[in-house]
Amino acid sequence: MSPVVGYSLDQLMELAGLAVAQAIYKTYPPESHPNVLFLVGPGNNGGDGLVACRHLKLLGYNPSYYYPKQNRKIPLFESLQTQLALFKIPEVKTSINDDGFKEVVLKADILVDSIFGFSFSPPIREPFGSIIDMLIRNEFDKPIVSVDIPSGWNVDEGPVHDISIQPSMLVSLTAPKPCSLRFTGIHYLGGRFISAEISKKYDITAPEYSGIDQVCRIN
Ligand SMILES: NC(=O)C1=CN([C@@H]2O[C@H](COP(=O)(O)OP(=O)(O)OC[C@H]3O[C@@H](n4cnc5c(N)ncnc54)[C@H](O)[C@@H]3O)[C@@H](O)[C@H]2O)[C@H](O)CC1
Ligand SMILES: [K+]
Repeated sequence: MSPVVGYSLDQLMELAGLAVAQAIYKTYPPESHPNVLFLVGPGNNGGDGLVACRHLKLLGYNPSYYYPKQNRKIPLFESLQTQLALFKIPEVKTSINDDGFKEVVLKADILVDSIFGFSFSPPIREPFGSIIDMLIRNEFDKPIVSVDIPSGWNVDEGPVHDISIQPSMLVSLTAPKPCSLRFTGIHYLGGRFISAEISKKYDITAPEYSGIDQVCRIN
């Protein structure tokens, strides 16, 4: 997408993460939901989560992040982590398989699923299987916010397995993916960066963003 619309990945990821942060603010404000735990995957969906995590700190939340497979080879990801460290945003070091992880989840008011986006292909490898199982069980009944696609869903078909993550809110990026037709919760679209000409050329239905909003509620 980026060479076509003229943006670098860094730019798109920054706008994606900002949109996710705004959607969270609108639905779960910091006064009622201050503690946000980001579950971060190994690819760009995870990168969107790292950006959103930084923005939430600036918006008055206490975010933290669990990032078990870190991308150390790409400077963008290294920079994102450096920024989180400079903002003193804690990284959760307790493993998903440790008993202590329950405590980490219990303390959170929101769980953000930025594990996989449109490049996921089954079967799920560890530790992401355990993380997704934890989200499916959602033992403490926390709101779950999925970034772009509920992790593990098929991008076209949606929840293909009997048991799948059922987030309370989805923030689709650039355009809703076909699987989002199977989603019935709070649905925002974010990624306000496409010109009218590009929307027309690629047959993307541009939403009516209002004022300075980076997100638009579509359901
Ligand atoms: N172009 C855009 O519109 C933008 C989208 N953004 C976000 O990026 C994701 C898609 O990112 P991508 O890196 O292509 O893929 P994912 O993050 O979905 O996952 C790739 C990552 O996951 C690993 N993986 C895949 N399958 C498995 C599995 N079964 N088990 C374990 N691990 C798996 C794979 O090896 C990779 O490491 C999109 O959804 C948006 O959220 C951009 O941020 C902005 C531009
Ligand atoms: K996701």
